[in-house]
Amino acid sequence: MQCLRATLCRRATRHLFASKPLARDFTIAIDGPAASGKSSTARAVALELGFGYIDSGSIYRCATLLALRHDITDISAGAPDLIDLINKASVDIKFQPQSTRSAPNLITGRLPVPDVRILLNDEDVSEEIRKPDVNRLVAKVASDGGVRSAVLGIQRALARAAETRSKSVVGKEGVSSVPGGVVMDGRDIGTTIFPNAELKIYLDASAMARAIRRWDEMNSSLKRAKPPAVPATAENTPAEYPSVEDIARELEERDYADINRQHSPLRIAKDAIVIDNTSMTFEQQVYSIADLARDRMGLERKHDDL
Ligand SMILES: Nc1ncnc2c1ncn2[C@@H]1O[C@H](COP(=O)(O)OP(=O)(O)O)[C@@H](O)[C@H]1O
Ligand SMILES: Nc1ccn([C@@H]2O[C@H](COP(=O)(O)OP(=O)(O)O)[C@@H](O)[C@H]2O)c(=O)n1
Repeated sequence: MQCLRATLCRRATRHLFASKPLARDFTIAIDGPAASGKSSTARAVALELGFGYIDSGSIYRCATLLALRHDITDISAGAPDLIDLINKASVDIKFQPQSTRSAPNLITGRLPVPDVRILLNDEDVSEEIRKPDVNRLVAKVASDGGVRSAVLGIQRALARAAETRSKSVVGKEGVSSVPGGVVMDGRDIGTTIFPNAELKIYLDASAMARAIRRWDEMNSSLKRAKPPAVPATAENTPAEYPSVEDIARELEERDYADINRQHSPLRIAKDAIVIDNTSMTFEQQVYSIADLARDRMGLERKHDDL
């Protein structure tokens, strides 16, 4: 049903601009290890190109939250009850290009990153799915083949909806030369979910850079919720806050599980462009990916000055 609606909408939009046909759908897959910058980069690239955005990791995080709420923590022998819960659940990823913020921990902090809200059965779980108990269990949940098949259906439906939304915005503004498209980030987007994606990026950074960035990010939000008595630094972390070492260990364990699992392990797709952003600014990585996409869509580059 959803597929039929998407098809009809696409035909209608094409008809509107019959003299200047829309470029074909364009998919950007961004994969990489934990905290390599996939989600923030994907959102900023989607904003830059007027595309939709899907955070595939958030769907696995929602599945993990369902598992925790229903006390299903042993996934080793398959998880039929959890699969049933996922099949019955509704997940919505509300990408909000109009609501942007400058990420406080970025070096220049000038490039806005659109907000994303995650709704599980109509409940906003955006903050809850980033908590430590979800971080600890998510790779285990995502390693189950049955869970992955259940999540796949949600991913494809969300991708179709995001692409259709980005096209209808294009139609309203009458900008017929901009194609509809979607940016999706995760672990297996370029290898399994969209093996024919027009642009595949594998985003990486050193383990230490990733741990410090995630620590910085978590502490910024903890500080907003509960200001510490003494200022938190990497060397002086209040006891209730995770240390950089704790976060480095968690990222390393999750990456190990994601790389070594049987189903859709984290791999560099053979046609992916590898970007190591350890010493790059956020702007450099976003603008270079947006210009790579423009090249492949036959559009003019915008950031040759970088
Ligand atoms: N080039 C960069 N320099 C510094 N910080 C960055 C850079 N790219 C991303 N970040 C920051 O790193 C953190 C992790 O990024 P995120 O997009 O959440 O990663 P992922 O989705 O891969 O887990 C975020 O706080 C983000 O703002
Ligand atoms: N396409 C995907 C996306 C996420 N995942 C799983 O979901 C977990 C959380 O993904 P995420 O993208 O939210 O993680 P971060 O990199 O943001 O920490 C990963 O560690 C993987 O175990 C996956 O298996 N396949």
